[in-house]
Amino acid sequence: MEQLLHLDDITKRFGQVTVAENLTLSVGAGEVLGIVGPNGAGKSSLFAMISGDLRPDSGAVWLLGRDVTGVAPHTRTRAGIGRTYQVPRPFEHLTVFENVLVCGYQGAGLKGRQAWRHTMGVLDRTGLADLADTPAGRLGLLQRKRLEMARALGTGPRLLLLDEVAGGLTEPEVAELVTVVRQLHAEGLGIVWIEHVVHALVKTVDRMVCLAGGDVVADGDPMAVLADPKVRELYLGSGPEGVS
Ligand SMILES: Nc1ncnc2c1ncn2[C@@H]1O[C@H](COP(=O)(O)OP(=O)(O)OP(=O)(O)O)[C@@H](O)[C@H]1O
Repeated sequence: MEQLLHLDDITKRFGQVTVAENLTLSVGAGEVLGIVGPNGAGKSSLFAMISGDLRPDSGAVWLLGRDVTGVAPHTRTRAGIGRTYQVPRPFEHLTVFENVLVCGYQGAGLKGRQAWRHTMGVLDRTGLADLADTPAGRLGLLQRKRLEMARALGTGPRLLLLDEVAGGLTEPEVAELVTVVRQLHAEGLGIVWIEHVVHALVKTVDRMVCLAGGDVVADGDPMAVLADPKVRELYLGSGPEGVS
């Protein structure tokens, strides 16, 4: 399998807090990796180091065989990394269509008719086509989460980073989201998905990693990771979300 992302011996500290310590992790092209870990384990910080919002103290970030450790976030976006944030912050006064179009222009480098077509395609894939003309500020939570994904997809990524996109949604909404992510997987996109809603991950990912104390505690088949005694210990014996 072609390697999409490789984190090589990453260390990052905020004073006394260690968010990554000699952490090494790879994601193959077309692979869907789920990341779990207790609050404060460093999951979002890891995304920030992949997307370029945060620079590791040491170690390297490789994307498609290129060392992007010192590369600015917008350049990484152009190189193929698209990410969502836990709290969606769309352009509230722009429509759903315009929000994604901006990403097509700025992230994917598209222009004119091509950008327009690309945007319509992304809205179709994320179930937002009917809301294309709605101002983002009028969307409910599920739609905002979908728009967050659509904006990341708008940049034309090879690797999509999803940060807790299922948080705060109802069960039927989570199921709809899982369908969207599975479809993206079927299209061959590489995905890393941080999620506390573990049953959504289990239905979707090929592989799961549990992070704690800045390092990988378990890595492999999702059910095997959830059953791992080290992982269960982190969740006071019950496993994440009480999965047994
Ligand atoms: N810019 C920063 N400056 C100082 N400390 C930070 C900074 N960013 C994160 N931290 C600290 O690093 C630790 C890891 O935070 P991070 O958000 O990466 O964890 P997480 O695993 O994503 O948590 P959660 O599951 O709650 O979202 C936390 O203790 C947090 O307070």
